[in-house]
Amino acid sequence: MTVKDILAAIQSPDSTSEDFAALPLPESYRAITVHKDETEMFAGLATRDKDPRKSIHLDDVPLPELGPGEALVAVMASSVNYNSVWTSIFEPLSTFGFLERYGRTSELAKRHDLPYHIIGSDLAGVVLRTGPGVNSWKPGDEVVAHCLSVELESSDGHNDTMLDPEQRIWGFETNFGGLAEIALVKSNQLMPKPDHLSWEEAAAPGLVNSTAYRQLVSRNGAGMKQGDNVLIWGASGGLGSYATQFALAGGAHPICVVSSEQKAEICRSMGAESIIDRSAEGYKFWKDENTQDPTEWKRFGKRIRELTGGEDIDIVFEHPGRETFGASVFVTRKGGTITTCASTSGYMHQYDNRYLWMSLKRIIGSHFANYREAWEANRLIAKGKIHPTLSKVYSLEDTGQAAYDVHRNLHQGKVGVLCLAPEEGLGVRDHEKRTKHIDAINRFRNV
Ligand SMILES: C/C=C/C(=O)SCCNC(=O)CCNC(=O)[C@H](O)C(C)(C)COP(=O)(O)OP(=O)(O)OC[C@H]1O[C@@H](n2cnc3c(N)ncnc32)[C@H](O)[C@@H]1OP(=O)(O)O
Ligand SMILES: NC(=O)C1=CN([C@@H]2O[C@H](COP(=O)(O)OP(=O)(O)OC[C@H]3O[C@@H](n4cnc5c(N)ncnc54)[C@H](OP(=O)(O)O)[C@@H]3O)[C@@H](O)[C@H]2O)C=CC1
Repeated sequence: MTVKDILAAIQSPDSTSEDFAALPLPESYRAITVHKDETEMFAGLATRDKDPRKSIHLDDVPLPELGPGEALVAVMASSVNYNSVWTSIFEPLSTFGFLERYGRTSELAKRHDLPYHIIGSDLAGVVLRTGPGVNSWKPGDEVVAHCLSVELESSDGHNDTMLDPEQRIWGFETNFGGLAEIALVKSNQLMPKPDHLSWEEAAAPGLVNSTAYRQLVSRNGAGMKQGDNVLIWGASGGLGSYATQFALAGGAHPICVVSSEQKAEICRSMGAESIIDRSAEGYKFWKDENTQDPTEWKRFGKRIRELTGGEDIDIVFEHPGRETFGASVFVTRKGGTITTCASTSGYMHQYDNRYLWMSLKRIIGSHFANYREAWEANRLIAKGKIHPTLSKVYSLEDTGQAAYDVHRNLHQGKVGVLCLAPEEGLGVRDHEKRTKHIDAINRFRNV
């Protein structure tokens, strides 16, 4: 039995759940990995010069044992997230430390502590097997998977599963991720695949869409409301392309920051009107490595006021981190919110705290999403209210190049990867719904 037989079953219109359940599973499969013995390979290099094409491998790996509450999924497509870039450049930490720590927690978790890390935190595919105790999903179900892995043995996670002490990001802090032909997930990561999308389109939004939903819309994040002025950094990027859509769909006013006219045009095509091209306008928030320039914060704030008719920002959607955080805190209105989920340009932030406390602003830390938030975000995709922002699709063999593109900010929106799917465009079930939304679905393609 090989993965080819699995693909044949997926492509056959007559396959039943029983057929999938009866399919023998292969002993091994192809997966994108990084290697534990290479964690020092970029030592001494600047972040920018660490090349994912050198550290990312395509290996044949053994199929992991299936445990209680888990599912093995045949992965048709996946996508590149920035967390896979972090893994591939071994920053800020090697992810093997996460796997070792997880491995110490239980006999079953030991499976994850391996000399290779199968990465990837998105997938669209078909359930092959479910473990004991799984009743909601069965072999043959067409699914996407969100990336929250929790144990929920402690009381801490039972109001909001992101607060579970054993909360991990699948394919980053756990093994057996989605950039592979088969993935191992917990069954409470599974959600229905939106039926009007192809495999690669369905695999693209998951991680960033759920994160943007919690960070911006959910009461656990900024709780955005109609009319809010929302400053969105990287508004055509992975997170930003969903934040922009949430702002527009929710009656807010996105102020989109991008770094080129091409990206500005993408934001306009989504319906945004207020756009700041940070390259063209040349903001320099730092005079040197240690000193910020408040006159530049003011110039930026003045530009925002021009776009809002004199208003300041209600919510900042932050993720660039060190480079922008001082400006983000400054331009927020009295009582407004800065919500942050990352620090791409550096995690040691510096801002003028007087502007925070005197103006009663709040900084909210946000990380991925709980199952319910991920479900609600996926539901909006399934209903055609929010659309995938897939720009380019790579083969599994070329994942290193795909990660390189994201690392060097050469991409738009999301970058997809075909795993078992032999070509793009497969897996669409509801053609009528697709036709209705086809322009929006293709908005980011090949720009
Ligand atoms: C969905 C997609 C998401 C993304 O893309 S996010 C972007 C990518 N992710 C990242 O860049 C994050 C990567 N992760 C990290 O950098 C690290 O993961 C953290 C810095 C978040 C945490 O590091 P850790 O090593 O887990 O924690 P510690 O706090 O540095 O060290 C743990 C030791 O510190 C002790 N400790 C913790 N809190 C306290 C306290 N309040 N007072 C005293 N000690 C404390 C612990 O007990 C333990 O100790 P003992 O080492 O001896 O076991
Ligand atoms: N905590 C969580 O749950 C999550 C965290 N993340 C993290 O968020 C970050 C962004 O992820 P994602 O959106 O997918 O990545 P992308 O690279 O797809 O998009 C980020 C965008 O931010 C902009 N940007 C990058 N650097 C700077 C800078 N120095 N100043 C201003 N803008 C900048 C760029 O847009 P432009 O050049 O047009 O301005 C870029 O396209 C990553 O660090 C990632 O690890 C992501 C998802 C979930």
